[in-house]
Amino acid sequence: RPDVSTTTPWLAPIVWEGTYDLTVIDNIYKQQNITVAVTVFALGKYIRFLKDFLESAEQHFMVGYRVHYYLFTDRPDEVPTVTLGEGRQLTVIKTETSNRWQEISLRRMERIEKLIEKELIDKADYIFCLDVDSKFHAHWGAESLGDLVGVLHAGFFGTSRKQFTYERRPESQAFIPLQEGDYYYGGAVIGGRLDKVHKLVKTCRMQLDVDRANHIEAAWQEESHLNKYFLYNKPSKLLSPEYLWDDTKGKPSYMKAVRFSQVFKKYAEVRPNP
Ligand SMILES: CC(=O)N[C@H]1[C@@H](OP(=O)(O)OP(=O)(O)OC[C@H]2O[C@@H](n3ccc(=O)[nH]c3=O)[C@H](O)[C@@H]2O)O[C@H](CO)[C@H](O)[C@@H]1O
Ligand SMILES: [Mn+2]
Repeated sequence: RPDVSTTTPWLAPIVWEGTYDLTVIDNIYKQQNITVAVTVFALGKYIRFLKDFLESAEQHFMVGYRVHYYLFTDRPDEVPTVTLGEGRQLTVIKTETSNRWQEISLRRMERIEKLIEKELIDKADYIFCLDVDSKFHAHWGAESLGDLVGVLHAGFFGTSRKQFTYERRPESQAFIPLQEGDYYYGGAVIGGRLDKVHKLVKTCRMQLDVDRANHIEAAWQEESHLNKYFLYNKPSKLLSPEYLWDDTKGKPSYMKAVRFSQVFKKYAEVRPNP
């Protein structure tokens, strides 16, 4: 792929269509008999995104592998019935909601931290933490697996560092100075081996706690803390914007596939607060 960059300065692969051989990759991972955990949060009105999310995941996400979805919701009665493929299961975890969407989003870090500690050790090898207001449109498979995996935010891919919406106030634990930063990572996709993701969510949770005690909330909540974490703990693999597209954007020629994309939402309709 001469048209896009396929490695980071620290030589981690950036996954694009045409940069991997799925047969080779599947041969490696199929032998290892792995289980992939997926966390997804559907609190309040975001439950409406769940059906499409799950149905499309069943069609495209890690097909042929064992997948265990962990769904956090305050509305277990409204969880749609979706037929899951062989080797795939769903666990519903009743979770309190909040009257602030920012709080719902950032509290994911501590809930994933606890889930890994209490449930997942010995039960899963890899984990992906995904936004529910999104849909799979094409293959997302074992080429995405790695120790620590981040996704390039579609809105900032190819823009200069100056434009990244990192937290810029030194008072926040998520602070990144203007002359630092590699990429802008999306908060909607975090992945990797269980222990590596545990360290990530625990660190971000602790930084969020410090910010809370200091009465400061980072510009993009846990996404800001994630970007800070990835700056000093480089991901071993990056997923291109094919893995987190935004359908409201035009599709440039380098985008040969859209695998996972945010669905359009009317904020006032779905969020508990502006
Ligand atoms: C594409 C992308 O990178 N999105 C990130 C971005 O905005 P987004 O606009 O994508 O944030 P969002 O409103 O989708 O919230 C993130 C997630 O929190 C959950 N949720 C949120 C509100 C609610 O009422 N109920 C509920 O369940 C749900 O799983 C949702 O997918 O910034 C957020 C933090 O500010 C998160 O880091 C998102 O991952
Ligand atoms: Mn979202």
